[in-house]
Amino acid sequence: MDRRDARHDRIAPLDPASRRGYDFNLFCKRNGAHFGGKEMRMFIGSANIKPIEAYPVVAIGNFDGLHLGHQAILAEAIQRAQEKEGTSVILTFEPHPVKVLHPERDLRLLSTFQVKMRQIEATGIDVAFSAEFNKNFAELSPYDFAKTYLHNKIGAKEVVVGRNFQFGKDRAGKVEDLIRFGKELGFEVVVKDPVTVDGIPVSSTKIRELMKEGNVYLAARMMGRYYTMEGKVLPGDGMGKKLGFPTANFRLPNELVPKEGVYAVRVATLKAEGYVTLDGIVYIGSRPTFGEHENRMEVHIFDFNEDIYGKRLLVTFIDWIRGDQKFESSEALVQQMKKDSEQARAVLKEKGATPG
Ligand SMILES: Cc1cc2nc3c(=O)[nH]c(=O)nc-3n(C[C@H](O)[C@H](O)[C@H](O)COP(=O)(O)O)c2cc1C
Ligand SMILES: Nc1ncnc2c1ncn2[C@@H]1O[C@H](COP(=O)(O)OP(=O)(O)OP(=O)(O)O)[C@@H](O)[C@H]1O
Repeated sequence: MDRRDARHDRIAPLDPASRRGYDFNLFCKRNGAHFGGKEMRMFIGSANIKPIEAYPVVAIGNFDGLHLGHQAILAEAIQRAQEKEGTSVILTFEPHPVKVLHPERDLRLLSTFQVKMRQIEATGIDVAFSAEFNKNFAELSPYDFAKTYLHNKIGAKEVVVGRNFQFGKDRAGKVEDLIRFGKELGFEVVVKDPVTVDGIPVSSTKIRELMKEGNVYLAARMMGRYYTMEGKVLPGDGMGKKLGFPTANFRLPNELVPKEGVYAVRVATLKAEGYVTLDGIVYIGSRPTFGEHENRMEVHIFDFNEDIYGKRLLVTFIDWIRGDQKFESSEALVQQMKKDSEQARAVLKEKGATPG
């Protein structure tokens, strides 16, 4: 029997149908985004956080976007657990603390909870605990968080965090405090230096800002994978076809949507022969040239002429082309779309399957 299954119940397996979102996520750097043979055990809710017997090495955080900094923390936890024949564990929070403490900020995350868990699973982590983040949880002092969650509930032997890690009420706890509590409670604290890209410290907040500025490429370099959005193709007004640029239209999701504008993209779709990836261009905006509309996303796939209404597509954002504009005429818009397409083809030729 698998030694892990002998020790733990798998009380919250993910619905296999929900895997679709993650299977689609083709471009994860760490291990190619293919599921390994082994499944992560996931426990949702604070009441389901239980002691791990075999030397738990715990990484803590929100892990939104599972960027290179997070990946370094998880890799360290996995390596340390393996050295001790132990268990690599993540402790995350749901909903995201900002959604509970500052709902007025209307935080848009880089992924759904399901996709985040699939990304974490793909790194090879053994166990994921998700604590319910509510106002009571937010009131825990740094010491009480460490004692209750890390020591009493999980029985942590090592805790891996970044140097900027903050925890407990008002994020008052710092790494030095965690080290002190660890000495008392019996766990070692491993502190990782910040991962940077072009000298900029990588963080979920920074990546979300870059996406809002349209800088999807730098955001991708910080995540180690391109940003993706998945959706079902809806009917449009049929005008795209008349303009010579047929587009697949999507409703915008609750997660983060990159800045309005035009992007070079790769589009994955499931065909009888498996997933195929096609080159294309995306427009996100309100189509000001044609009056007032809600924002939506439209994808034009190059050299492609199939009926894909109702199909699910995964759109992978490679790079920025230009911002949303209002044109004087549809002819002027078409001229610009031709230029956009040339530029996008050139970008896609140059940029590979993983952001370099
Ligand atoms: C590459 C590309 C760039 C676009 N850029 C703009 C733009 O800057 N301004 C705008 O009003 N509409 C823009 N559009 C949207 C078109 O107006 C839209 O595709 C057209 O209205 C067809 O809509 P339909 O799919 O509902 O038929 C763009 C579309 C594409 C494919
Ligand atoms: N660039 C980084 N290098 C190393 N560790 C990091 C980096 N960014 C975050 N971490 C660590 O990863 C863990 C999870 O952090 P968390 O999800 O809160 O990350 P974050 O990216 O800093 O998020 P936010 O920007 O929302 O504060 C923490 O231990 C944190 O210190």
